[in-house]
Amino acid sequence: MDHLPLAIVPSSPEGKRVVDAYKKAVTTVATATAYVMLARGMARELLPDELRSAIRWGAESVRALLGRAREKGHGETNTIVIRRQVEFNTENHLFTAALTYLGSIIDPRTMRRVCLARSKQDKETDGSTRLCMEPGGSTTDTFDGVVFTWTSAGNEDDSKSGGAQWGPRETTLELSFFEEHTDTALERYVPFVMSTAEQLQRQDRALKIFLNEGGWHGINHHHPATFHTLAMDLSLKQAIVDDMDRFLKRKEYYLRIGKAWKRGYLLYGPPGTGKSSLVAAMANYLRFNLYDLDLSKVYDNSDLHRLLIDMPNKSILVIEDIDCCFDAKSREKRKHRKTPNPPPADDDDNKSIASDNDDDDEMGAYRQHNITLSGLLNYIDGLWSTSGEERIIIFTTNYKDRLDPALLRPGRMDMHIHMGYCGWEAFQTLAHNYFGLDDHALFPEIQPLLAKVEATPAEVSEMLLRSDDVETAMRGLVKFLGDKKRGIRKVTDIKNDDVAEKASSLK
Ligand SMILES: Nc1ncnc2c1ncn2[C@@H]1O[C@H](COP(=O)(O)OP(=O)(O)OP(=O)(O)O)[C@@H](O)[C@H]1O
Repeated sequence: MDHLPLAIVPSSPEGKRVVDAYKKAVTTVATATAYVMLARGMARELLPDELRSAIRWGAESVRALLGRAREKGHGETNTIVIRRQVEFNTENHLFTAALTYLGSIIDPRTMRRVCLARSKQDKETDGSTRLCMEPGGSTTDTFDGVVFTWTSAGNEDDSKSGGAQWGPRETTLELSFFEEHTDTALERYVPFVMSTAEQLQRQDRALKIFLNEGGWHGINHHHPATFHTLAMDLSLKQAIVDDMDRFLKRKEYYLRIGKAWKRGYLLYGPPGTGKSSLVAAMANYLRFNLYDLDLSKVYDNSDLHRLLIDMPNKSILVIEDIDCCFDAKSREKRKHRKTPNPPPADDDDNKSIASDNDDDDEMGAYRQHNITLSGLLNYIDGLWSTSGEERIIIFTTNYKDRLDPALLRPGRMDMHIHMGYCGWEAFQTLAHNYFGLDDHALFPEIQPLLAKVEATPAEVSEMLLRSDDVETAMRGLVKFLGDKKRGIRKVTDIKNDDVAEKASSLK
């Protein structure tokens, strides 16, 4: 008997065809239902509980999404058009930012046609290769669970407009999303695209170091030090990176608590422990330009203010060997000298910069270096801080104990970083960087020696650099550390060794 829910008796050939079609359809539905039942039964038998609940959760999410889409009337799409140029032929900054951002999310494996562009390496950029969309191309991006579609629209013919850096001149970008996500798009997604693009552009930008010679003069800064190459205590290294990351993210926080968005680091430790290398690593990490302030070339406080005010946002002010500039002993000496034009008052915060040469003509020295610590600190804490943002100040010193207490007061330098002698972790970084070594037969000898001997990372690096052969370098280092331990080795001996080696090779 046919499984018909109703007994239908066809009265004509046409009626029979309709009944046959109906029977077939019912059989298909019944077979599909049977398969679903069978699959459910098998799933119950074969799939573990977790997998079944994951599948159920996935199916429910899809159902919920579809339901929400129906409820909210998905289907109405809003589009923001971003043109390359705004009126009066000025470049649209948002367009450039969007192109940079898209370059980082385009996946060439999912697009039939993409365009590849390379910016010119020049004074401003290091030159990099970026992907961009051809006219008609589109890609999607998900932000906070919202799907945004980017489409490149416009004229493929670039020749009329004289070429462009990233794709055809007439191109416009379109950003589409469901209408209920308009607020997310404008208030959160577009700012996110802008800030990500800014970070990417910063990475592409050639770094500079500026020196004060009257005003600031910049040269390209290609110091190779990074947090990867820095040999130091690993937890301290991580703490510095975390601190900088937190600082970068805290614009709103600084605004809310009413503090200027700046951060101060005091780096201290013996010569050759990597203070300058750390400054370079910080600049490379943040992609901030360095402003290396030589106070001996600053005429007076107003000269200092001018230099500071000329520093842009996202920059690092460095004053090296700050103890030499405001050395307590030099101040004491000067206090007891008779000078026709004595330095300003002697409170902690009001000390003139020390002259490098005690025999300097006093008048000349004060004329040249009429800078006060208060001038520097007050300006950094006061006007300078509020006239810009996202700035870092770094002071370095070999002698923290010689620093003026005004510099060490809580709230002045946010983080005091001790760069110490080469410990075991620092050595492991050096051995890995120089030779790709993670272990060696001489490591068990080196570890206890480093714990007893005060060797700077600069000295250890120097020993590792001496030979391309790992065995020779490691044996040299063990000998060097052993000699140091027995007190028969000074830093200068390294240089003398070089001379001796050269002399014997000439014989
Ligand atoms: N912690 C370190 N990690 C890696 N290399 C280091 C480190 N410290 C020193 N070096 C090596 O020694 C050289 C000199 O170090 P650097 O100038 O950074 O030390 P410094 O503490 O700033 O010394 P100074 O106080 O004399 O200015 C660096 O170029 C680098 O090759």
